[in-house]
Amino acid sequence: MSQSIQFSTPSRTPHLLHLPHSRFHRPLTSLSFRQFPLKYTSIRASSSPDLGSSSSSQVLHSPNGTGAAKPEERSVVATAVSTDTAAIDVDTVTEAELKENGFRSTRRTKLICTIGPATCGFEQLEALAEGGMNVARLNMCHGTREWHRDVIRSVRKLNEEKGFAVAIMMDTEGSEIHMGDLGGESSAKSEVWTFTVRAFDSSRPARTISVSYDGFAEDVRVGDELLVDGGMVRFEVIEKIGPDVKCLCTDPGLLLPRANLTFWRDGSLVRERNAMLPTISSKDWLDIDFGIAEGVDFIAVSFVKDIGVIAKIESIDSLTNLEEIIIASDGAMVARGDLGAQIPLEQVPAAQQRIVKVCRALNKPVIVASQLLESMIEYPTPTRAEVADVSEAVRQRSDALMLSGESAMGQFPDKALTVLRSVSLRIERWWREEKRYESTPLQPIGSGFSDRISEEICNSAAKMANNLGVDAVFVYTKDGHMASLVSRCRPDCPIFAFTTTTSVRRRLNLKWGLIPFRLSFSEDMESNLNKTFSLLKSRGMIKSGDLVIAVSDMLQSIQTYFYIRFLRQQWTMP
Ligand SMILES: Nc1ncnc2c1ncn2[C@@H]1O[C@H](COP(=O)(O)OP(=O)(O)OP(=O)(O)O)[C@@H](O)[C@H]1O
Ligand SMILES: CC(=O)C(=O)O
Ligand SMILES: [K+]
Ligand SMILES: [Mg+2]
Repeated sequence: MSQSIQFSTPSRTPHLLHLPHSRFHRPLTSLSFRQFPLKYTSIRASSSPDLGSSSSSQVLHSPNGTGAAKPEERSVVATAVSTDTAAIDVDTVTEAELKENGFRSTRRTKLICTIGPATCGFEQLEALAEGGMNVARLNMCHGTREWHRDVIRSVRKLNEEKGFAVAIMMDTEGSEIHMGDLGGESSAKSEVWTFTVRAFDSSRPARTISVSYDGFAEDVRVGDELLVDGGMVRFEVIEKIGPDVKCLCTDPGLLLPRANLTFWRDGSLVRERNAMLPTISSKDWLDIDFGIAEGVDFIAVSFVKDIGVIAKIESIDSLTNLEEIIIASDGAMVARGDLGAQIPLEQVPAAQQRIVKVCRALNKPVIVASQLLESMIEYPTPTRAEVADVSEAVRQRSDALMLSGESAMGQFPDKALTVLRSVSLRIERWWREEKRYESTPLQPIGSGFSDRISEEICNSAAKMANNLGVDAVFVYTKDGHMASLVSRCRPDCPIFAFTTTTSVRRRLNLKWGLIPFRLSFSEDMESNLNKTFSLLKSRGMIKSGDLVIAVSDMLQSIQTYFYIRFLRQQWTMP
């Protein structure tokens, strides 16, 4: 999370994550418990007498608050209180939720929507943002770059004009073997189709399917099973004639455009099949350049084998190198669609659980993706089994859940998002009510001493928050790392993450439990806290008597000086 996306040259060398403050020397550490019964008289004086009306009439975003990430913003560090001291940027939806239901009710699990023809219009995007979309995903397998550019710009506009902080994730196509676009044809049982590496322009012969991988006809053997889209349609190889492979349809069905193809022999995936394909294709590199130029927040690398930014775990090889891949990435996606085509389906749940655990241990955000609410592509209500699947991903404390076809091309994108939202909220609440805190200790992850101190402080802050039943943990963070460390502990209360840049604020949207705010602040924690309380209180987002623990990694002038404060606000409403 703390690493920015930096792709300049095609390189497949694994790079280790350098956490920004590991360069600092041994930090001074402060862990203090203090109570502030009636200290903040100035806050009381500055807050509005009429909480309700003042909060609704507040300006929700400053001109620079929620806009597109300009390159220079990426390195902005708060040094002193800047000119827009009165501004605090928070998602309009979160703000409404906080006001209505209080801290405890906020949703911890983040939601990602794949944008497609069903949701690419400005109003449709706005409806998704209103419905709780934290990240918009663009799948470069589909659509033109112009189409994607329009969506990116619409999301940026939405953020600027309506006060959202929706992050954008570009998902690369990757080097899978896929078929061409047959314009929605189906195969009937026992039909014979020709799979070929020959290219066709307009005159494709009947029952012919072009295949994207040149080595295909050589590698395949008579008797192999050929699965389209992980088994939605199934063929058996019956004859090879030069570049053409004749196949008999054994399970009939719809041949979706660019559906992925896998080959099975004696009950196992034929792994050599795509071993020769590069993880990042030349098209992917061009798409990545495009994504960087457009300022996307995340790049999800498909079919990762060794390196990634958001590494999509969907190849059988990635499971063998899981820890290494996750260490070298900024996050991971359990891409169950293709994963389920590469390993037996009954192994997918265990793989999911393992990936979620490893990500949590290594402090990388993890997304559970694909078919969460597949039936909602066509129907307005999910199956009970789908609800149970979503619940399980929430119960595993994954950072984010993702909609694919449900939001890209389904008939009920908003309803699907509502189901994710309400199931997440319910399961999270159930978890808290049952007090099912994980008792497993988190292993240390940082290599330097200051990293270890940050971790210990965050672990302690989360533990204190649970034991004392505090209302929120406040994290003041420059690059988001400290906030991610608190999130990793999955505390019982929400985490307010204050950061100075809009790009970090958007990226924090992917981490479990973080409510990202953009705020200018200084190295003086006392004044930061005063300012934050004043702003939040005047907006009606906190109230007298709320208990807050604050941690910070902002104080760089005295090395990395971490800070825990236990505040008790006992203001009376003026
Ligand atoms: N930008 C788009 N334009 C048109 N259709 C899209 C777009 N994005 C997604 N879709 C449709 O939604 C379906 C589900 O989306 P998803 O992102 O899961 O893609 P996929 O092709 O199934 O595979 P993968 O996620 O492995 O890349 C796609 O098969 C496609 O039909
Ligand atoms: C999301 C994705 O790529 C998959 O499930 O295959
Ligand atoms: K993809
Ligand atoms: Mg995939």
